Amino acid sequence: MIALGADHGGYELKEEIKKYLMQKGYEVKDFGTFSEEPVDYPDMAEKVGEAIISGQCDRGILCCGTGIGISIAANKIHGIRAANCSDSYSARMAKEHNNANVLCLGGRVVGKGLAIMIVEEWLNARFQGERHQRRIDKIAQLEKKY
Ligand SMILES: O=C[C@H](O)[C@H](O)[C@H](O)COP(=O)(O)O
Repeated sequence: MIALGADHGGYELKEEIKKYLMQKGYEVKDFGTFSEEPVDYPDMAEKVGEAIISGQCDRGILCCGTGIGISIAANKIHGIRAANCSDSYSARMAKEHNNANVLCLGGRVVGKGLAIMIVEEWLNARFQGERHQRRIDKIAQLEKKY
């Protein structure tokens, strides 16, 4: 199950991504927002992060205007590794090397076509483990320490 969330700056892109994912047969849970009415992106980052940490969803996609604010907010939740990507290479690496469980996109940065390519790349990539797992373990240690 893929958790989706966006603020007003990412709403339109989130809707496009949702449509694409549903067409492809993915199960999605949409945590809003559901209009272009201004909202605060940390609220959706929290809902999506909580859904992943609780096991309700196994990964998530978050959109705001730039992808920056919502990724910063999501990364405050222990266990969330959110990657803000504007290109497909980074999206693949975010999974292969960083095992990112949340992909962030900027609705005011990337167009629909590129965004879908980025989403596909991230969904189809596989975490490569080994040395990358050691580094992710160190990230988890940082969460415990600070
Ligand atoms: O990082 C933050 C996001 O890009 C927000 O979507 C953005 O700051 C919202 O800006 P505004 O309230 O001016 O629409």
